[in-house]
Amino acid sequence: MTVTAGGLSVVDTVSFAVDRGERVGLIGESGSGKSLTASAVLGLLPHGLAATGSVRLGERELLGLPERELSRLRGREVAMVFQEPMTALNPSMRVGAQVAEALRIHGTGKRAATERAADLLGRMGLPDLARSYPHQLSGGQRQRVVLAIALANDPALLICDEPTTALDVTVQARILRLIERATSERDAALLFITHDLAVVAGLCERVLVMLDGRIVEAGPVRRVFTAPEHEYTRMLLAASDLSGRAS
Ligand SMILES: Nc1ncnc2c1ncn2[C@@H]1O[C@H](COP(=O)(O)OP(=O)(O)OP(=O)(O)O)[C@@H](O)[C@H]1O
Repeated sequence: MTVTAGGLSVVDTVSFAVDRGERVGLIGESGSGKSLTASAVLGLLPHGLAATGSVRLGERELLGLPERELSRLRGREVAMVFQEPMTALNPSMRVGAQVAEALRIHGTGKRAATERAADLLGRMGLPDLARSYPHQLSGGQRQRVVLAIALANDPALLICDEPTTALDVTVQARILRLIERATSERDAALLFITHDLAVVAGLCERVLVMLDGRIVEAGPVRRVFTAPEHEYTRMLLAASDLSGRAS
């Protein structure tokens, strides 16, 4: 897949697959094209950018699907969690109702949606907060609500774009454990975008390294982090907390 802006490639001939049950990290410096790659998968590119090539979910080609069909897939078969939970939540709606709404949009009846929303929030460690509004919650609690919404319809693919960057390390660790458990319970594929190599080391089996819109290295996390082949990966490792362990 390639993403162009005004005729120039900002993501250039990127090719990768994420299998069911597999957790793949996408790393690279700011501006390397990680977020645009994720947005292109979901058909959510900003105005003025276009994706060409192919994005397949199972057997289905997603590039070129009409918006109506894409919005049916989003949240049901592919779900995304972004860095800032407040932008994903409705500030004037109770969080339980927001989780229930994610289910109702995709056809779950009202009573079942309410029950399932309570169950999902319970699994996220938020059993008593269904009637809260987003502003009454901490950042970590909000991100867990967003995760409950993303997981509500048991998506086959979960894409997380820096979901824990704004959170302190303890809260981050808790959310990463929830993501790990939720995706493995569902046998879902995970594409996890981050600039934090330690997070990838703890969560992912495979890693893709992006530089200037291209994937310059890909492979099992253990191999890439202990015997990097590309100069840029070596540089990322040297600049990370992992450098001591990887050398
Ligand atoms: N709307 C846009 N129009 C034109 N170019 C864009 C647009 N959005 C992003 N770009 C360019 O595409 C490149 C990749 O951006 P992208 O946001 O995917 O990077 P990233 O690796 O996710 O960075 P970050 O970690 O900061 O989110 C950047 O060079 C950016 O300048």
